[in-house]
Amino acid sequence: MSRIAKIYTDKDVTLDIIKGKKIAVLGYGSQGRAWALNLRDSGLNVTVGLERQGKSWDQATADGFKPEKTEDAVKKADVVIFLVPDMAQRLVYRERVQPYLREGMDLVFAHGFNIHYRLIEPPKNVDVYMVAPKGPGPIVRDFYTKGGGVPVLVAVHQNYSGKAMEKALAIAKGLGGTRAGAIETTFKEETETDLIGEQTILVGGVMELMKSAFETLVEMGYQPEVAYFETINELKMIVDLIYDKGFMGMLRAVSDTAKYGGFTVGKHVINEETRRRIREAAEKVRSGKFAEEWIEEYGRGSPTLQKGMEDMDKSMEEQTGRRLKEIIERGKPKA
Ligand SMILES: NC(=O)C1=CN([C@@H]2O[C@H](COP(=O)(O)OP(=O)(O)OC[C@H]3O[C@@H](n4cnc5c(N)ncnc54)[C@H](O)[C@@H]3O)[C@@H](O)[C@H]2O)C=CC1
Ligand SMILES: CC(=O)[C@](C)(O)C(=O)O
Ligand SMILES: [Mg+2]
Ligand SMILES: [Mg+2]
Repeated sequence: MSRIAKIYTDKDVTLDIIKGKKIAVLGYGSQGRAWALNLRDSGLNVTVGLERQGKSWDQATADGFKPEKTEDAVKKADVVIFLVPDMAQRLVYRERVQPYLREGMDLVFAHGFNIHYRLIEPPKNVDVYMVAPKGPGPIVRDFYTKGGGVPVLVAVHQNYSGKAMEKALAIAKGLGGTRAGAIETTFKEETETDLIGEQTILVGGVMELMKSAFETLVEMGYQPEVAYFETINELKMIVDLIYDKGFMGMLRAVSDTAKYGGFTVGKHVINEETRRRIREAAEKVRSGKFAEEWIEEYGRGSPTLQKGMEDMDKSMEEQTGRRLKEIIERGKPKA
């Protein structure tokens, strides 16, 4: 089933194809800020397009951009990059982009949701491609300024010019992505794997696992501070070891007691039932049912999302974390 992925690095890619073009970054949030700054620092011609004055507008101005109204940025642009929230992209496209589309323009996405689930259906005479960073926006910026880059996925949905992949790779390079590597994929594969990943592990899985362990320890009468360091704070160190040296590197760094307990108890806690549920979540993404549900939730003003944010803000783990912030900050390696 599996095939070897095509991976591009800096030496395979030139910025030339995108150098003279006017790039409009729509949105200045998590990814928008990182993209606008990295692309500008890579010598590309970037304007920021926003709906209205406000926090993003002020931030972009503070970073040395002259933000424009979305449609003004789009009218002048050769390349339009969608970095507003997934659920906002359809309306921004319909009202601020579609009316000003010209033959040969490029529509660029950081996640395939709107194209894959057909919320946006561009005309045939534009290029549609994706550069999807495999990391949060602030990290995309941080790695770039320190000479590195977050790996990216690249994909082409529509290749009117015949050069869409070259342009996707050029943007990937401007972002710093090809300093690590750009993996070729499809909109379908990126969209589905990204959603499955964030739900089952990166955001959903990790958060619930940490909360379950933390709350259990506290229920059993252990001090919240001790529980916090054990079940939340230390996870970063374990994950950093896996990130740097793989599972074997992590295992070599922990005690034999931890290895034995980990091998035996891990499989007991995360069991066949958990795998079955990961599969169930993945199938729900693949069938489009999750997308349908999320669009419906958004249509009702995202009450579940908002409640999740409020509950987490008030949670004991979050309050304990805030109480320990000073200690954690003091302990961080300097420089
Ligand atoms: N957050 C991340 O690290 C990652 C995000 N992506 C993708 O990047 C894209 C942007 O996501 P984020 O950076 O998380 O977005 P965000 O939520 O940080 O975007 C906020 C920006 O969009 C503007 N905005 C908010 N609501 C709007 C609306 N209704 N209409 C117009 N503009 C609006 C805000 O003013 C702000 O400038 C999405 O496609 C997302 O899936 C991909 C990889 C990682
Ligand atoms: C940061 C990232 O890659 C996510 C989790 O997929 C997202 O923010 O959508
Ligand atoms: Mg992702
Ligand atoms: Mg995502």
